[in-house]
Formats: sequence, structure tokens, C-alpha cells
Amino acid sequence: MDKIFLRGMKAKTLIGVYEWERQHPQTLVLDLEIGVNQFALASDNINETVHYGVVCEVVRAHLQTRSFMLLETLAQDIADLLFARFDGIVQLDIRVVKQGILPHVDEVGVAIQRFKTP
Ligand SMILES: Nc1nc2c(c(=O)[nH]1)N=C([C@H](O)[C@@H](O)CO)CN2
Repeated sequence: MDKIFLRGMKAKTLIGVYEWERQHPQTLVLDLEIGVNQFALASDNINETVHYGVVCEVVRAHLQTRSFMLLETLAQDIADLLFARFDGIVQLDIRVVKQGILPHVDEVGVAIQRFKTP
């Protein structure tokens, strides 16, 4: 399998279980690893791959319209979104991080791996 990745994507959304987190969007940091069947290298054509710029726009725009309690739910929602939107994606590794939310901890977060279902 070949991979396309985006690391350190910043995206705003309403996220969290506490009342104070429900008031304002927070900025999350996302890492996406996108598995595709072998790159169609001979064509050298952006239309025959997954455009990482479009992935970034789609995810950031989607999150701005959504609200979640848990990072786990958000990660699954992104997986569902990307499988539905991009035919070429066969595997996704998604990491979602909140920074500076816990005292004495730099980052907290979740990571999931999902495969396209036939
Ligand atoms: N496994 C999780 N634990 C916690 C989450 C979460 O999304 N997944 N969220 C919170 C709070 O929203 C936290 O970020 C604020 O302190 C706590 N634990």
C-alpha cells in the first residue's frame, strides 16, 4: 500500500465533555495517514490520486460545522467523512491531539486505524 500523509493540521471545532469546552471552539492538531492502492505513477495526474490539499480543506471545513464530546467520536467521524468523499482511500490512520489541556502534560489525544469496508 502507498501512503499520503498530512501532519500537524490545525482545525477548529467544538469539542469536550465539560461545560467550559462547550462555549468556544478549540484548535486541534490532526495527523492523517492515507493509504491508497499503488500510486498510478505512469499517469503523473493529480486526478488519479488523493489531493492532500482537498483533504485538508474538507476536514477543516467539516469540523467547523460539527460538535463532539469525545476525541474518539471525532476521529471516527473524520474516517467516515474521508472514506465517503474519496474513492481511492483504502486505509486511514488518524491521530487527534489537544494541546495544553491538562496540567503537566503537553498533549492528549487518540489514534485510530480504519480500513475501507467493501
Ligand atoms: N478518552 C478521552 N478522555 C477524555 C476526553 C476525550 O475526548 N477522550 N475528553 C476530556 C475532556 O474534554 C478534556 O479534554 C478536558 O479536560 C477528558 N477525558
